[in-house]
Amino acid sequence: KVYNNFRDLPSKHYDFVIVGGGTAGNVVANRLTENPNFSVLVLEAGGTNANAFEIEVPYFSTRGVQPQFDWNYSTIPQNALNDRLIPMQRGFVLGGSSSVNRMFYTRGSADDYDRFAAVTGDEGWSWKGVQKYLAMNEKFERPADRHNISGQFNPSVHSFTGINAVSLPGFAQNIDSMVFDAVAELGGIFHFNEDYNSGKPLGFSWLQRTVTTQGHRSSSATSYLAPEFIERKNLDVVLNTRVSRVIPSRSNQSSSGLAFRTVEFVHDLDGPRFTVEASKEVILSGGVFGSAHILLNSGIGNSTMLSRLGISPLVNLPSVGQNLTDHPIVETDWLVNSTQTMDDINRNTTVSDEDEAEFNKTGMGPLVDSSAGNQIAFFRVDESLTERYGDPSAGRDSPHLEMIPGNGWSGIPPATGNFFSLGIAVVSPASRGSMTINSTDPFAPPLINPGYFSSPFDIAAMRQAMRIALKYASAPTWKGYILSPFGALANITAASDDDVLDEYIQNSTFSLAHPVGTVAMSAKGADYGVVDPDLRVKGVEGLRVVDASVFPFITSAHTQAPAYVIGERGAELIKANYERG
Ligand SMILES: Cc1cc2nc3c(=O)[nH]c(=O)nc-3n(C[C@H](O)[C@H](O)[C@H](O)COP(=O)(O)OP(=O)(O)OC[C@H]3O[C@@H](n4cnc5c(N)ncnc54)[C@H](O)[C@@H]3O)c2cc1C
Repeated sequence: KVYNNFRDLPSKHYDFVIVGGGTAGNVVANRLTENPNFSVLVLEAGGTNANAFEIEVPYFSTRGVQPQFDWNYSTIPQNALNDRLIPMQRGFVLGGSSSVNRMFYTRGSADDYDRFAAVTGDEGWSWKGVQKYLAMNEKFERPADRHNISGQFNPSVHSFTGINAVSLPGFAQNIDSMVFDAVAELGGIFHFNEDYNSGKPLGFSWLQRTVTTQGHRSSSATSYLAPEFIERKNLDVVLNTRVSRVIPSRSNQSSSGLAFRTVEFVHDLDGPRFTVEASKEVILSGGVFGSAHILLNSGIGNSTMLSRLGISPLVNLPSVGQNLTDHPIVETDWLVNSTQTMDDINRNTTVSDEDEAEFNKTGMGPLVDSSAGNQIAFFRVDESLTERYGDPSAGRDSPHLEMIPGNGWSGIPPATGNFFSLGIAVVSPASRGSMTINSTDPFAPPLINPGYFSSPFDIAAMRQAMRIALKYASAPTWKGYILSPFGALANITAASDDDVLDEYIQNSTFSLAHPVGTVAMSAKGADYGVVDPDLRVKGVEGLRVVDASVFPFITSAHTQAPAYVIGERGAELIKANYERG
């Protein structure tokens, strides 16, 4: 059941306590409670004013419900290029970021997972090894408009029997055919790829999203905590529960002599602190910032830094908070000769009300998908760049760059004009950021530095992405449709100097919202990293981390599908440990 207050729980004895009912946390909750002998408590910080059962609208829709973000985390980051603050949004609601994201379903490349396996020494994280977990997660469904999808994906690489709905675009955009015509005209790196989720993502494909045939968001809350699961007698979720720390007890098994099975939390930041103990394990699934924050608050991190701050260092794991990796994205926009774009939906309430009425009546229309684009493209940079700077990608089939065509401005458009947009991102960055804390108050916001472009490869790659976008927009098919580049883009051509491109990049970079890696996995016995390949925190007992913070490298694609993989395999590893008897 879902409770609003810990005091209301009939029993306070649980085998497992999961911190964070987000993307990966709810997978673990679901899978562990398949075993009726295991009892599970989920403590979720968000969900007081909205929960995922209400937020089933696409993020960029205008159907009235706004996603909630933990704005505590949005104020800190500093761009390495200049001083702009870049919001780092995370979901702060049951379902976590899967309840607020743009629903892109991208697994990444086979190389990404093979690199996970190589650095952790665990074949279970390889592309071959994770097929099982991708299949347990995915439930491929027909798109909302029930159009013929043959040739738009490769059914042999998909699962139709999992829990989390995935579908192709359910609303045709009038630029759909032009997007692929331009690809055919240009050739070379512009080529069609039937299915970017096959492990080989390079090229232009139809976009897949975590959306149902009914046009509803499939989040980890609507799927893994659907009524048939949340009604299990051995599963309780308490909302509005902010965890501050995990508290140690003596252990003879662990190298530090410590076990962490007690969780401290509050309902009100100024209110009393409660504790609950897991008889088997505590699982941190608070996400890339939440989990690292709780570890640091608990004295698990860089001992020198923690001592300096006045927090008793208990376990010296200097990698906590390091290795933060995200995808920087830049938007490019063109004015177009059409009124059939998504712009009016995002700025004109009469239009959005009509679309909402259509959705409510038919389950169809422009509101079934989360964004104005129905395609996605991945590229590698020129070899001259990898020769000069080294290759930060996971392998030769892995992209460095992503491009997202949109039939309209991405987000809230200017008051007038109709647009075509290309979002371009560096998806195999070499740069690393970090997060840390500077207060003994466990609820003070952490300090986050995404470190964008701190490596020269990344800025060179982003320049190349801009030149690719400009070339793509100049394909013959766009003649008469694209009228002119918009805003500062008007001063730029593919032949522009690097300085000119850099200025545009500096002024328009933002986060694609994929931060990962602050609690990275490494091989057993490695002298870096925070968790072992079985996701146990190194050197202690009773504590695992299961969420996107454990990625040792960022995947070369949006991060929710890989976060689901972490959840599915994490749950299986935990179950196997206790079901062996
Ligand atoms: C705006 C946005 C758009 C995105 N778009 C896409 C996309 O289109 N496609 C894609 O693949 N990926 C996308 N992502 C990224 C993807 O959704 C995330 O990488 C993934 O969902 C992370 O899963 P997680 O389990 O690690 O963390 P989350 O799903 O964020 O879960 C963490 C949970 O822990 C809770 N929590 C945090 N701290 C505490 C605490 N102290 N105590 C208790 N609970 C706590 C949070 O409230 C949250 O519910 C997007 C993310 C955002 C924010």
